[in-house]
Amino acid sequence: MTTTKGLEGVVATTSAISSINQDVLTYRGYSIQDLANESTFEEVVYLLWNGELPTADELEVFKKKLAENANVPDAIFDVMKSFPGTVHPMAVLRTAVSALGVFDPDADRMDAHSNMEKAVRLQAKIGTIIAGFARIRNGEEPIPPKKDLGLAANFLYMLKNKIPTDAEARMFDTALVLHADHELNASTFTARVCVATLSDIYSGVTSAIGALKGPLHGGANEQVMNMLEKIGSVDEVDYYINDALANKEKIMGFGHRVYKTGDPRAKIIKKMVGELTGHGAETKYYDMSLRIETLMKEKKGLLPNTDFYSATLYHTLGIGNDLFTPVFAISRTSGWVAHILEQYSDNRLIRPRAEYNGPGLRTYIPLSER
Ligand SMILES: CC(=O)SCCNC(=O)CCNC(=O)[C@H](O)C(C)(C)COP(=O)(O)OP(=O)(O)OC[C@H]1O[C@@H](n2cnc3c(N)ncnc32)[C@H](O)[C@@H]1OP(=O)(O)O
Ligand SMILES: O=C([O-])CC(=O)C(=O)O
Repeated sequence: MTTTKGLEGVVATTSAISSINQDVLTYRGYSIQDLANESTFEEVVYLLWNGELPTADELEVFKKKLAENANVPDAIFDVMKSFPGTVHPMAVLRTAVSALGVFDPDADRMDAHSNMEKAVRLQAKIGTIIAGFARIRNGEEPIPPKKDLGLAANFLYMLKNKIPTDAEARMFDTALVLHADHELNASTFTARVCVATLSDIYSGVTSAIGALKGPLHGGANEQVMNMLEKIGSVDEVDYYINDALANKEKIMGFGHRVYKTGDPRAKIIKKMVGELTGHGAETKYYDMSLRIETLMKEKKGLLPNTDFYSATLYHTLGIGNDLFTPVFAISRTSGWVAHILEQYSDNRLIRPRAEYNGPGLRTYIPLSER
């Protein structure tokens, strides 16, 4: 048996959902750049789940369905109210999505129609859950979603109790488009492994949220902002980065298992943040990010991944640091679900082997003799 640490380079499945080829990312064959420029998150979700872009009528019906399903049962908010206010929102989201499964009488119905209905319910509710918890922990009541707002604008509205400007909503929507799917990343693989046992969608997404939470994956965006705040100013960047690298620390938001010439999403988000700061937004974190990028390239040959500039983008949109990874989950739920549905459509249990490197066969010693 041969093993590859971290399964690097191992091709574990076929998939028709997204592809990374020579550092170009596509969803169902459409380039991420075109989708970011032209489409909306709802269009992308439809595309990922159905394989084709929607017609105008199909999109209208889909958006209406999402809007009708965006309310979260009070029972879920009641559970959240019992949590310590200090708990991480990703832990809350993981628990809330699991609880949604508990309250869904169709949770274990496995036919394609029921699965698609559950997918819509989940995607519609996930932003409401996160925004709701952000208010609950401040002692406020969750704000119900508005039927006439899309998923991106609704999230910002429910979070801040203020309808976002068109520019804010569009920028956030683009961030959701960019994070929707990413081939066989760790959380998506987790979701596929889970449902390949023929477990349900809620279990698949709950496990995926657990995997996204870690700082080597989706959790990096929050750590990037924490780092920028800790560094404090452009003048302190060189000292901080040199010191961290000398101590063999990882700089969050850099490096990628697959991209070698740069993450195309990072380039798009960097441009968005640059434009924002050019329009009067605080420039400090963007300037610090530019300097960190230069240093990381010089010292380690490492380039920013999608989490690096997303941090400044979300900060500029007024989203709290510990909500960055949950925001990633709003978007990635669409990809997880697409992969779960694809897994069901041609399933086989995922069960690799481990090369054993523990002790050889040993004689059992009774407890009384140890
Ligand atoms: C949405 C996403 O999930 S994007 C990724 C988000 N995660 C991060 O930003 C966390 C920081 N980055 C990392 O930890 C890694 O680059 C990963 C996890 C993204 C990719 O990991 P791998 O492909 O397994 O690379 P690995 O961790 O083995 O690193 C290879 C080498 O580069 C170094 N390296 C990789 N990333 C970094 C980094 N961000 N800062 C400093 N050094 C790094 C490692 O220390 C290692 O060096 P060594 O060979 O001298 O020991
Ligand atoms: O693909 C990966 O390993 C991580 C990543 O960038 C993502 O999930 O968006």
